[in-house]
Amino acid sequence: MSAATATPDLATPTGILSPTSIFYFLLVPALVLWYAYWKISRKHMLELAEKIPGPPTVPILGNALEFLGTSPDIFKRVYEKSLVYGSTVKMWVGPKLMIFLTDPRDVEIILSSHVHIDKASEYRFFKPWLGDGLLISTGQKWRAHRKLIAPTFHLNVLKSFIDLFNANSRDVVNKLKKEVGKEFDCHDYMSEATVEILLETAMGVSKKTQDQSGYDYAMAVMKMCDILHLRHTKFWLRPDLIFNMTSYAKAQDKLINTIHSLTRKVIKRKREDFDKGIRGSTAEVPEELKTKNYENKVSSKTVVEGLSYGQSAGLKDDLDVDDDIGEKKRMAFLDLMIEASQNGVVINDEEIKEQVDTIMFEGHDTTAAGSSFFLSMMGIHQDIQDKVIQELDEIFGDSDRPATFADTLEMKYLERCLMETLRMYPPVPIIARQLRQDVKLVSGDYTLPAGATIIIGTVKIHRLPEIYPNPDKFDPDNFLPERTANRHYYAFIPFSAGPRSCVGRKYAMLKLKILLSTILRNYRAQSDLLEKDFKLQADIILKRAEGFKIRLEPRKRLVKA
Ligand code: HEM
Repeated sequence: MSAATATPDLATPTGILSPTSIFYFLLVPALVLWYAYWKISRKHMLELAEKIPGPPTVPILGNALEFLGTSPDIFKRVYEKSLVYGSTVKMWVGPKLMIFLTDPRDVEIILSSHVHIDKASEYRFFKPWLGDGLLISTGQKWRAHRKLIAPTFHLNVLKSFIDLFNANSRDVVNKLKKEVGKEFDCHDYMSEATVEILLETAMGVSKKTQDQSGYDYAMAVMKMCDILHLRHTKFWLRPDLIFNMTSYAKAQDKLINTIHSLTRKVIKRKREDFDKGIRGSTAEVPEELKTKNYENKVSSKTVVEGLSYGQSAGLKDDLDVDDDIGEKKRMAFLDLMIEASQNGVVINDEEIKEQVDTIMFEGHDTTAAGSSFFLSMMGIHQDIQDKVIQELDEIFGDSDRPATFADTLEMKYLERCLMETLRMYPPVPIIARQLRQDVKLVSGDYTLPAGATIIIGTVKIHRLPEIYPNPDKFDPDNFLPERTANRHYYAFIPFSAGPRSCVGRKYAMLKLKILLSTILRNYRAQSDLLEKDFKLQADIILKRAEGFKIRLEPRKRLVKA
């Protein structure tokens, strides 16, 4: 019996099925089969998920309603929920299984692995902006590019940036003069400064040759993060089909245009320099800020101890190799990218742009947040700021000389304050991975199923009372050597850890030490708001929703403009 006789209504007058009829005729069984396959393929995941604790769900939506409201509300609600259910918590957003991990032993299993390196599907929202750059890519492409890029943030390269870190920090001090005595948002200044520092160091182009200000770029990035955050939390904005019909999509296109126009110009400028045989940064440093005039020799064999540039044994990564090979010539990031692209085999032009976009974003917004939280902490904890200032006075007296690398090694208390800031307010509050294989946890009798999205809650791990007694108190002594010695390595992971750790970790620490010490050599920070007034907002990067309001008072004579 033919299909046409069985269902005469589907047949044309000639008795032959029309293409539309065949489509609908096949669609229903295809959907039924797909649904059956989907159910069976998820059976294993559902069984394993069933055993993991989590808040009650509603049909179809799961826990999606928890993600309604403003960003600070969502942050507070999800954070509080996570306190109720222990160190392994599951949540369903529709059919999507998310598992939050906060036991450092479990976190180690995921982050130290060379297998679980795939980023969660949410990172795809970054694609129109960052393409397949280091933050998002995976597999062979990520491995090859990581191998290429990691050495460009080697300590020997970073030491060559010190004069530029100093010159740019001096510029910030001068710009801040107009804010003295007033309450203002220091994040604006930190964003602009961190963009300009990146341009002049890793990218090697003078900020003066850019017709677009670092501030415009930073503001575009901030608004872009707002849109990405909306897509993460508002589940109806996730499908491209729906998102593209909203006004957010148009706003996103405009912002990406602003962002990409800066990165395109930077690459063009660098290529022109490269063709002229110019290597290294073209940014200029005033003679009085050149550290060669002051450097109290730190030999290339000096053991770089402390938390800034080294890592505790259990966290060693590809950034920790060969730090003692002072003679080996290494190139800065964009110089190396351009050179490596000459034959187009290792990296092509489009890939360079993706990596430049990635480094520009990861390298500025994180440190802008970190430095703004640090200044807020100094403003609130005057007694702690006194100790930082005392240390700086012991190192520099009342000289205006630039900070040398050796000086940064002496800034031990400032370093502890910085670490404590990154503990309480980690700029990257969560890390998300997509599991391809089941993973057995050590903290309890749970197995994470393949296909689940794993969320590592740095912001919560850093406040576990069993690891940090009195976790909500800003206490730089948490980073005294005797306290860190017995702590699980994965209990402090502001820069993530393992093979996908932050490639700019040492860059960030060196830059922050020079930037923040220069500011505190000139100003004292004050804050009328206390930590209990902070409205934390985790839109990709952790921020204060109300802005980073502080006041500055001159400490001593200001440096000459
Ligand atoms: C305080 C400052 C910083 C913090 C707290 C921070 C934190 C992090 C974290 C947590 C990750 C892992 C993200 C994830 O897996 O989703 C990461 C990755 C990354 N960071 Fe940073 N970062 C900082 C500064 C920088 C700087 C200055 C640069 C570059 C100049 C940079 C470049 C990168 C890159 C390229 C990745 C991706 C690495 C990979 O997947 O192989 N970061 N960062």
